[in-house]
Amino acid sequence: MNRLYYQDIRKQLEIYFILGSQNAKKDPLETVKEALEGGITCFQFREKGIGSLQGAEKRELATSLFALCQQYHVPFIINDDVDLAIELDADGVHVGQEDEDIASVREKIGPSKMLGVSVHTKEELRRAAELADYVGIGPVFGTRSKDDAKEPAGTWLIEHATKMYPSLPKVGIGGITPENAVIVRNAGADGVAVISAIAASKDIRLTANLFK
Ligand SMILES: Cc1ncc(COP(=O)(O)OP(=O)(O)O)c(N)n1
Ligand SMILES: Cc1ncsc1CCOP(=O)(O)O
Ligand SMILES: [Mg+2]
Repeated sequence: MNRLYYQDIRKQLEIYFILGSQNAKKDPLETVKEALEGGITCFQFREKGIGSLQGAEKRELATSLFALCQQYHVPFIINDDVDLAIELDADGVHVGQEDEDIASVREKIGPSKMLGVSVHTKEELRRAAELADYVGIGPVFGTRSKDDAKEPAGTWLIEHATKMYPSLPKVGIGGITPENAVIVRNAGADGVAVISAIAASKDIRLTANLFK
């Protein structure tokens, strides 16, 4: 994607909500609708892990969530599943280091779709900076939302990325709440990526809004 758009991407990353049906405490569509009303600026469909939907059920939920995000003009990103992102013409894909190679993903989705990449080391960051539209850095704090999450790493790589790749959009992820989000933003992150603090909240609208 053309780097001229990076200013827009930065704004879109401010409150980046991630959800799959396995994380939702109630109807995922209602959960995401309330989060959109609360002001989330980006959404990632991450249908993954125990209890997650597969096949046609997964596609149907993705289709409904995409339509909902479009109503609020919020980008709809699909986690891991590049083929589904292409099939639905989603706004982008997020992949990690254990997923499909980023050069191959970029080739498949083309230059105009958003490509997000998870990074944990300086070398992963260096490579992602060549091809990604944004990077996800974490876990910053401890998380219970990802079975194979690495140890909490704090903000050192966000600070390094801010210094070495100032134009590369970046979000922190992992254990982020409205209370600690300021630590992540102060390290230089353009936004925060959040699952449980929003998904498990009793007042999703309010909690999403508190990240502002
Ligand atoms: C915004 C954002 N950052 C990081 C991740 C983690 O991606 P990955 O390491 O591929 O792990 P899974 O989410 O696929 O389990 C993310 N999804 N989003
Ligand atoms: C997908 C992912 N990648 C690194 S931590 C994480 C989970 C973040 O979820 P939570 O906001 O509930 O800690
Ligand atoms: Mg992944």
